[in-house]
Amino acid sequence: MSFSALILSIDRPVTIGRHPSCFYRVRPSNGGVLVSCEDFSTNGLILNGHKIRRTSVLLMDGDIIQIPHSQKFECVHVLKAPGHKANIFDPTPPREASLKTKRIGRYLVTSHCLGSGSFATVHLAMDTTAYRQVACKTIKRKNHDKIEKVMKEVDILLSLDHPNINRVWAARHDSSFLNIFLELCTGGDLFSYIVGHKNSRLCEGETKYIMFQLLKGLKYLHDRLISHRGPENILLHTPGPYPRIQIGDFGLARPKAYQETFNVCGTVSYLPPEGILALDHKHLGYVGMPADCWSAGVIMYIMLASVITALPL
Ligand SMILES: Nc1ncnc2c1ncn2[C@@H]1O[C@H](COP(=O)(O)OP(=O)(O)OP(=O)(O)O)[C@@H](O)[C@H]1O
Repeated sequence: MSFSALILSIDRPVTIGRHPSCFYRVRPSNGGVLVSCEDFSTNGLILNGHKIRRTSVLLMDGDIIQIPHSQKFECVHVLKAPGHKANIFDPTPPREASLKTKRIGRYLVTSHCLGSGSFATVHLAMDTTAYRQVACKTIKRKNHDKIEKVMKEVDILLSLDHPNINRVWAARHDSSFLNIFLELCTGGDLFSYIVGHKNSRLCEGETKYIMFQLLKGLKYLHDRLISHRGPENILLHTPGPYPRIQIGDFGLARPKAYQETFNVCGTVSYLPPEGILALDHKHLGYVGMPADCWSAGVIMYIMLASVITALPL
């Protein structure tokens, strides 16, 4: 089998093949660029020797992708600065540094960082048994944390199964870190998606579609008496217009969500009035489930009115 050259400069989605596979450039929240490939074909694609079908994967430098019984491509990511390689006689820009990996049980965690937040760093990983890409969220353990309590909360998340909730596949811990293996979302986050649109806002149709999914995800949680308390953490399961969304980051989620809490958390811009009041008045509490619904309303406003005007940055 010979290698063919397919040079994609992905400024907009590119489709190849008769039963296509679609390549997208995704801008993750931590900057940089991800190349996402979604398979719509009847026969699937072969990624590094393993079949993928009707799914979306992230393509890393050095990955080998093959159309079954046909062409084979090596993915070469070049670091291209603006103006670089304007014509073919310019020097070839350098290749991306190759990935390092670390094995944690059945998972191979790569050095490719998908994003980070205040508590965690998320890396691309591979489940070597199910042969699927996953996201590995690594949280540094505190000195005197009660791992049994943390794992009890992780167990609740492990039992959740809904198309609009970011699935937790497994959790492993050692004396320094807690690693949570999550369903991989290949489309980046909702806010980068909104900002990528003209005037940083979405049309009513797309907003409705996303809100429907968000409310379905929240209803699923609330039916189990779990409040999320940060539903603005929304990931795109796959890239492209009218995306499937998933609620992610359950770090602040709380069981028994009908009870009042005095511990205010979450991003202030999304808090309901009673949550804001509770910030300054320690004796006042608020309830997680209605707070989630208020936050969902703020998200709808942001999608329609633009992130830039809706939130003081
Ligand atoms: N399942 C996933 N698939 C792909 N990328 C992900 C996934 N989960 C998280 N990320 C990326 O990692 C980033 C950080 O993850 P997350 O928000 O869960 O971390 P955190 O430290 O808990 O954040 P916060 O500061 O909001 O508490 C996200 O913004 C997103 O870009």
